[in-house]
Amino acid sequence: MCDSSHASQNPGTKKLTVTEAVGTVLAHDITEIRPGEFKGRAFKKGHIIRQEDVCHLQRLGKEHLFVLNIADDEMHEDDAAYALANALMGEGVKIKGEPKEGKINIVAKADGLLKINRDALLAFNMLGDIMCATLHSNTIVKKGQTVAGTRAIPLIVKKDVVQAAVKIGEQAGKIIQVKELRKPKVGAVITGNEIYYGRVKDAFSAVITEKIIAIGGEIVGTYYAPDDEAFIEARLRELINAGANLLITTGGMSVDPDDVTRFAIRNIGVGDITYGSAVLPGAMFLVAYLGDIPILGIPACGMYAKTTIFDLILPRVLAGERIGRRELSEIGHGGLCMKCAECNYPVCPFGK
Ligand SMILES: Nc1nc2c(c(=O)[nH]1)N[C@H]1C(S)=C(S)[C@@H](COP(=O)(O)OP(=O)(O)OC[C@H]3O[C@@H](n4cnc5c(N)ncnc54)[C@H](O)[C@@H]3O)O[C@H]1N2
Ligand code: MOO
Repeated sequence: MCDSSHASQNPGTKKLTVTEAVGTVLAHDITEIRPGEFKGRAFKKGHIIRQEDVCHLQRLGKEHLFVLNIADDEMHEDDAAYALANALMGEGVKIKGEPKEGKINIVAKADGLLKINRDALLAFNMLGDIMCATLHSNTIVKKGQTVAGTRAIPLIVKKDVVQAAVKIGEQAGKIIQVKELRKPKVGAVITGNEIYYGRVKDAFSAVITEKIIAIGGEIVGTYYAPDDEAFIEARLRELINAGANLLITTGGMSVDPDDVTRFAIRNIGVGDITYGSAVLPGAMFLVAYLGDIPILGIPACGMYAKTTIFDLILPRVLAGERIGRRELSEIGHGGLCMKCAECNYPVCPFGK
């Protein structure tokens, strides 16, 4: 029998040669990789080693195996994986399957917006001996999509590390959530003298309609307006009366004397109004709230650029987040679009 001096590297286990291990219980999953063909679990934790397994194990490069020897203050990686996942999960996510090779996946229960408490995730990972990797916060995810994976790093982990992770999750009010997006009833006002008087054909309303339909909403009305504060304000009020619970304006957001859209929005009596975002395209974006009704003022970049601040903020608004100066500033880091020839958003760093 081999000695047990490995204990400092893998506490809670005992090392045997593969032939000595016949009849004992395997302490962890064993992975097999055949390039281009297979990557997965060849032997499952808990498997009782048989004589006929010896050659297969040796083909996987195993001369020795660990069998379990867990102390009272320790946990096996699979038990840790469940505890860690439960510490991380808030609303809208669930565990998928059982731990494989010590790792467990967390998936979205339904379509929605992924929210990660990044400070809490950092504190969790700073504990060492455990880890969690997630998709970026504010990514739109589909039902069943994997949003995070978590595991203990060693095969046997100290219970107090796992308990500290559970505490971080509790204090943070959970770390990973998928929020449902409400289906908005949108009222749109397309501004610009050139559009209203027919000098230029409108290209904005089609963009807005497509993006709202794609996210599950509907357009309750679209008005055209010249660059006239009172006219724009009156159309916004009519759209609210028609049942709109999200208002969108387009154009008239920059520095010309005719750019009056934001004054019309101000005049309607909004409580919160934030003009300007740390995103390109989208610096001249505006978010305001009339009670609970969000108003998004989209500058003309929202018409010609495939992906803009509008795409970053719309899902967050629909997830019930209140958007203000902080939210429009935080996205400055990563807020510069790379303008790729083929846009693959959201699979890109924009807004992350
Ligand atoms: N000197 C500066 N110029 C610009 C600034 C600036 O800060 N200083 N900001 C730039 C930014 S950023 C943006 S974005 C654009 C546009 O902002 P606006 O929202 O004010 O856009 P408009 O002036 O209304 O229109 C610009 C352009 O787009 C055409 N347009 C607008 N709406 C429609 C529509 N529905 N269909 C078709 N075409 C539309 C409009 O005719 C103009 O050609 O300003 C930068 N400039
Ligand atoms: O609001 Mo402008 O991009 O910065 O398009």
